[in-house]
Amino acid sequence: MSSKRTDYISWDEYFMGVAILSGMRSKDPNTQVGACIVSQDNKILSMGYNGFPIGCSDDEFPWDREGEPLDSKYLYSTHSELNAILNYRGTSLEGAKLYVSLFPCNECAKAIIQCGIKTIVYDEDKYKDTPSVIASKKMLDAAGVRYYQYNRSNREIKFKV
Ligand SMILES: Nc1nc(=O)n([C@H]2C[C@H](O)[C@@H](COP(=O)(O)O)O2)cc1CO
Ligand SMILES: [Zn+2]
Repeated sequence: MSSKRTDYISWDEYFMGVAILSGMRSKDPNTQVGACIVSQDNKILSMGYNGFPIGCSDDEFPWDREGEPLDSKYLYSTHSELNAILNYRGTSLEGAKLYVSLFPCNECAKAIIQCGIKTIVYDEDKYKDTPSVIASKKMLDAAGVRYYQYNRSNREIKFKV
């Protein structure tokens, strides 16, 4: 009798993998972020990545990080977390978990709190010293949203498409 495979990926590897794969759709030349929202019983509810809103051409709007505000990306790009929330087609995200490849900013934290997401699993936290992320953590703490860093397994996940 054969026994079950033991080297299958964990839930966290699965959902962070989906988040990272989603981020690979981003056209941002500097930072690609992906997000995956999951129900309490581990069903994928939504996904998103950072990019410009529908109708705002990736080829016409600017991807620059510096320069005049109107000529750089920050006023236009929608963060992966917000896109994942907005892409959701169901009725409620109450109690859901968010997997995201970069810690959410203060603006996304507001949306995360307000839509009822209760847990965040993040990978990188490269902007942790910025006011945006400090404010984000302040609000998440006050609202009782739990967050923890993804424990990288160092497993190499390869697949052909
Ligand atoms: N949590 C986040 N989710 C995101 O989707 N983003 C997006 C916005 C920009 O498109 C890009 C950050 O660009 P840069 O400042 O690293 O060149 O990542 C940024 C953050 C950071 O808070
Ligand atoms: Zn954000």
